[in-house]
Amino acid sequence: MSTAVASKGLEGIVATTSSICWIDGDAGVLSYRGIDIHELATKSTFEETTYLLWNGKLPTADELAAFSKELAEAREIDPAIIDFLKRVPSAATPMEVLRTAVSLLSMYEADEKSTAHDANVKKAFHLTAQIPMIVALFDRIRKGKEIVEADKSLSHAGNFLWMLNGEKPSETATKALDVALILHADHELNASTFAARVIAATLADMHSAITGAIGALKGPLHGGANEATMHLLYAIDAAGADPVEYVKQMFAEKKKISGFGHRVYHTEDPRATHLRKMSQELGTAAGNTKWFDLSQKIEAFVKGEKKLNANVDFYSASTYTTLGIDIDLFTPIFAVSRIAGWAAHVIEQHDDNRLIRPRAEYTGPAYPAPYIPVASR
Ligand SMILES: CC(=O)SCCNC(=O)CCNC(=O)[C@H](O)C(C)(C)COP(=O)(O)OP(=O)(O)OC[C@H]1O[C@@H](n2cnc3c(N)ncnc32)[C@H](O)[C@@H]1OP(=O)(O)O
Ligand SMILES: O=C([O-])CC(=O)C(=O)O
Repeated sequence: MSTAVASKGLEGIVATTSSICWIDGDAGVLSYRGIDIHELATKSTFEETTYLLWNGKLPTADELAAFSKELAEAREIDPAIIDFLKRVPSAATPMEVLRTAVSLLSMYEADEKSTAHDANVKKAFHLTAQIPMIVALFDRIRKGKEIVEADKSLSHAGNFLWMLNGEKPSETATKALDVALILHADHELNASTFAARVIAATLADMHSAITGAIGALKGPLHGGANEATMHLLYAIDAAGADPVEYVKQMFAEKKKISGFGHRVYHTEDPRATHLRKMSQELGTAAGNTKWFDLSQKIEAFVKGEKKLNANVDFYSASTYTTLGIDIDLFTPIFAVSRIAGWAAHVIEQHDDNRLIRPRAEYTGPAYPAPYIPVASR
């Protein structure tokens, strides 16, 4: 019998080496390739941050221009994908559609099976450009609106807003989304990235790994928590409830409060610092701080009562709502950003691969259990 003892949820297990992302959960430090997230959030762009994640260094001006051009040029999508978006059942959610569309994209990718570095980088460009297109195209199709062609002259964040809304985005909205994309781009071995690496480690292709990652991101304990947070804010508002009493009741019923707690951070999630500020600033600029104010009341109570900190998902909910983005696009937008990190991890995994195959602590019937013939059971 196995004598292995499980760490449930793999808590504290160091499962691989990686040079992409470093977190100090006690100090609240997050860095991509060693560069602090506060520096990146205030000084970088999504394009530059993606270059950093994929190449391990900041680009020169020429390298950044070439990289941004290649990413913009990759804003192409086969008409078969648009056909698919038009045919999905009306109840389909954007996250389900995105997961399936990314799987479908593999059939239109020339080097689909290759796990070679250069082929992976090419696929990373394609997926990073195509994921926001799919999210925006599907949203317009489901609303019966004309689809909007990609504008290759716009930034990554700007083009997404353009394709989503069909009007040139404001500088404020583009900047806010760009910062949100930087903040969500990577986070070491979070559940969806780990899922991607497990799939990649079988030497399956990048599209399989990213399809699996999107499935993992969807859950409310992970990326789905941004949507669950907004549902909570709406529920409190619709009930006209006192947020403290509402959350107190949730605690009494042993319910989890979405947007709080983290497996790794035991202090403020450094991304929440920026999202809190963005939520307030965007709300103030829009003349409506209702969602920010409500969020703050909940945060103060949850922190005071349970010592739980807001995570990246908590203030992204009010930030996206203030930007006029529909609730069921929040988690797809997480994927729009996290594809940068997922791709970096798949490339790193394929470049130095070993199958990922842990063990389980066995808790079933003692071996050898008798086999009783069916007639005697
Ligand atoms: C991008 C991201 O993925 S960030 C995380 C997004 N997820 C969420 O916001 C969902 C809400 N949060 C949670 O469910 C958890 O905090 C997780 C899943 C993020 C981390 O979970 P774990 O490290 O497994 O911690 P676990 O769930 O075991 O919680 C430890 C204790 O804190 C409590 N706790 C943790 N988070 C919360 C929460 N949000 N609300 C209420 N209680 C909580 C648990 O009930 C548990 O209490 P107990 O020891 O009395 O049973
Ligand atoms: O790291 C985690 O467990 C979850 C998280 O914050 C992320 O994926 O951004």
